[in-house]
Amino acid sequence: MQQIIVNGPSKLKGTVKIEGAKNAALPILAATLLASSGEVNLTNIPPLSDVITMTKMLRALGANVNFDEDNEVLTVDSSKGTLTTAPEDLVDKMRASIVVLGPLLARNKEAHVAMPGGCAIGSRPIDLHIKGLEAMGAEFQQNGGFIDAKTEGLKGTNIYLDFPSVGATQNIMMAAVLAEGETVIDNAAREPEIVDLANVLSKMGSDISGAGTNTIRIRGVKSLHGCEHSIMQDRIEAGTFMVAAAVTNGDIMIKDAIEAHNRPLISKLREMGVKIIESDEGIRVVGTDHLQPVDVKTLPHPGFPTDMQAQMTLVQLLSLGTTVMTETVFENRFMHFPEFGKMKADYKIEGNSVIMFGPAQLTGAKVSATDLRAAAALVLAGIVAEGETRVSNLQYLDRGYYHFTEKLRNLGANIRRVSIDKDGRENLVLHTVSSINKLA
Ligand SMILES: CC(=O)N[C@H]1[C@@H](OP(=O)(O)OP(=O)(O)OC[C@H]2O[C@@H](n3ccc(=O)[nH]c3=O)[C@H](O)[C@@H]2O)O[C@H](CO)[C@@H](O)[C@@H]1O
Ligand SMILES: C=C(OP(=O)(O)O)C(=O)O
Repeated sequence: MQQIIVNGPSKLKGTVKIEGAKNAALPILAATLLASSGEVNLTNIPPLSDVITMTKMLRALGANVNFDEDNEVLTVDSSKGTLTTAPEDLVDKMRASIVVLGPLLARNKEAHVAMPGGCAIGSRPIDLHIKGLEAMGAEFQQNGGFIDAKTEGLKGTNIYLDFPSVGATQNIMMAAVLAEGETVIDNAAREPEIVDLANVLSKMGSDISGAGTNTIRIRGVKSLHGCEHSIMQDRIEAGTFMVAAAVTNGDIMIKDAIEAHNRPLISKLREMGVKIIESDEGIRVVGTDHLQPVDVKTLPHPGFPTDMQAQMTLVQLLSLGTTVMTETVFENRFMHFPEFGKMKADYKIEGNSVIMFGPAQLTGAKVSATDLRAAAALVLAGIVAEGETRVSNLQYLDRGYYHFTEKLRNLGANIRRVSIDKDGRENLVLHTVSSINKLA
């Protein structure tokens, strides 16, 4: 078992470098299955456990995947064709693997993908993915734990999404690029990761416009080819370090952070009295010891991101008054609260809102991560809290944060990651993930 041990409180100061975005890398890796000639060469790939699961998925589907460690380039070659069945054990490990459905169907006219289960943060159905693909001429059957999809040929059409689902938008985009005629997705997701995917698909030869707005138009082409692309920076990792500065009254320069990707967070932090200074180097975040209370509601982009909700609730808890966080995207994303409670946070959950009575005087405790962003929020809470905090269930953290402990230690946190053997002895863990190739 591994744990992160933090002794707080400390003020974080210094510069931090952000990795490529998990949520851009995963659909872009799925998109590589669409190239029937050439290689897709990707840089700025984050070495995260989810990315490793996706590279395993690509290999299981017949793609040739290589990582050049010297130049940090991940190459995917699907030119020899792909298989059509996405293995259950990999889909089970990671919900995001559902985004191979669109590319497989477009490339092979059939796809068999294990039904992704719900996960801790919500039931996460895929009805919108299926409705969109059905409108394009795909037929679906549920067979045991698998969804079997086939088509005589996908045809472009007008699709209105009841909700701007990120995954459904991505699956429909990747199906539409090889479909006959034009597909128009209305009420499409507008997240920056959708734009990054559209950029890659365009470089591969697709005809796409409107990504980043709520109407995306795609004219199908006959075939796609390889390309080169650098994955966009992880706005959620950047946002997490902005919160790290805010909650520790610290001063952190987040190198190359993109203001336009984090506007809702920046605006809320400014309202709370945190200084945010943009420069050519990146975004500098300077905390305050008088955090003003603000209420926050999560929404699809360009609203406040649900993936920053757990971290933001820590800032709210530390503010000088009562605040409310309302979660509208996922139905079960307050699981970190009982853990904050162990650290003496005072709160009350009412439906999809949590009311927080600040300012919290957090004290160290043994806590357990319940999902990816909860894991990050609990580690940051440990840095703020008086005394020792131990965070377990780190497999969630490793899905989305690379070298989190090391980065926080470099900023001045008293933090270490240990592996605890059966006799209770602690051994320092220096690197969580070192190379995509070693683990793939
Ligand atoms: C790998 C990746 O990029 N993950 C992100 C992606 O997840 P993901 O693509 O799964 O998120 P969606 O936007 O699809 O889901 C948002 C909401 O819509 C619901 N829904 C979705 C599809 C569907 O067919 N039916 C349906 O009801 C979901 O249950 C959820 O309540 O966007 C989420 C919302 O910004 C982020 O939190 C995730 O980090
Ligand atoms: C919920 C998240 O990711 P996923 O959709 O991969 O579970 C996240 O990145 O916070």
